Amino acid sequence: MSEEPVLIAHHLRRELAGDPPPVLVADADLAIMPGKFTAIVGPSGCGKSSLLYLLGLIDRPTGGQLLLDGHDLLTLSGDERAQIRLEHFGFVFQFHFLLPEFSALENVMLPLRRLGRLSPRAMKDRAMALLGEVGLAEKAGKLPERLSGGERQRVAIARALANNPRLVLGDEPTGNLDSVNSARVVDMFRDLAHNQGRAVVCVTHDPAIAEKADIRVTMLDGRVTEVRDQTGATQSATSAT
Ligand SMILES: Nc1ncnc2c1ncn2[C@@H]1O[C@H](COP(=O)(O)OP(=O)(O)OP(=O)(O)O)[C@@H](O)[C@H]1O
Repeated sequence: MSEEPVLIAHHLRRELAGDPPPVLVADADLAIMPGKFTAIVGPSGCGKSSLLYLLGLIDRPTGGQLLLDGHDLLTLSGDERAQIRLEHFGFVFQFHFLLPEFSALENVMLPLRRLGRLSPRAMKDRAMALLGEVGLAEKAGKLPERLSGGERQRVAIARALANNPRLVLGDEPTGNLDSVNSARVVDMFRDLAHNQGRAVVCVTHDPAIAEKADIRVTMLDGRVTEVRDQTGATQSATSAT
């Protein structure tokens, strides 16, 4: 498995307008590794989600660089960024954001339709296979309202994986789940990293997630204050303003 980072943040910064400008993320340096499960932790309001949205091209930084395979993503147009997001990133949020009028299967097929690389038959087969992987093949025809909270989140994970993304980003993905479903989702995320070689990054308040992560990124007041791997070794976390 490659040991090169898939995504590198270099002095990534997000300020809002103001005088002085409020700083949501202060010059974050991070290397996101394939095959690793990374947790971003820290107190409420410290900038975890803001950093994740920058890493996932959902928000635009006001400074710094973001490199995917060495290519700077911040010079790209909005359309190019959207295409990269669709191809390389899968997102799982605290709320599932499934479309209520579509079945589980149709929800998982949506990103496949948007990318438009497979035949209708192949899209359906892929979506069914993904629902099978998350243990929901028999619920493929059900609307989200007919599923439990844990099942909906598993459909959201299947949807996030539809286009076979190299990066899977989660923002409090277990925030609405009980402990059993939460543990199941954490195990899935670990599997995505360890057995499928994806780079998995999760913002979390949940100690069970943080404990199971290979790499723990700690933030405070918009800064990355520590990057610690499972062995306890710390990487440098420069975040000088
Ligand atoms: N668009 C915005 N406009 C103004 N303030 C914002 C905006 N986005 C985030 N903030 C503020 O920036 C800070 C960081 O927010 P962020 O959601 O990144 O923190 P967080 O660590 O993920 O918090 P939590 O754990 O509570 O979800 C917070 O004080 C938040 O209120």
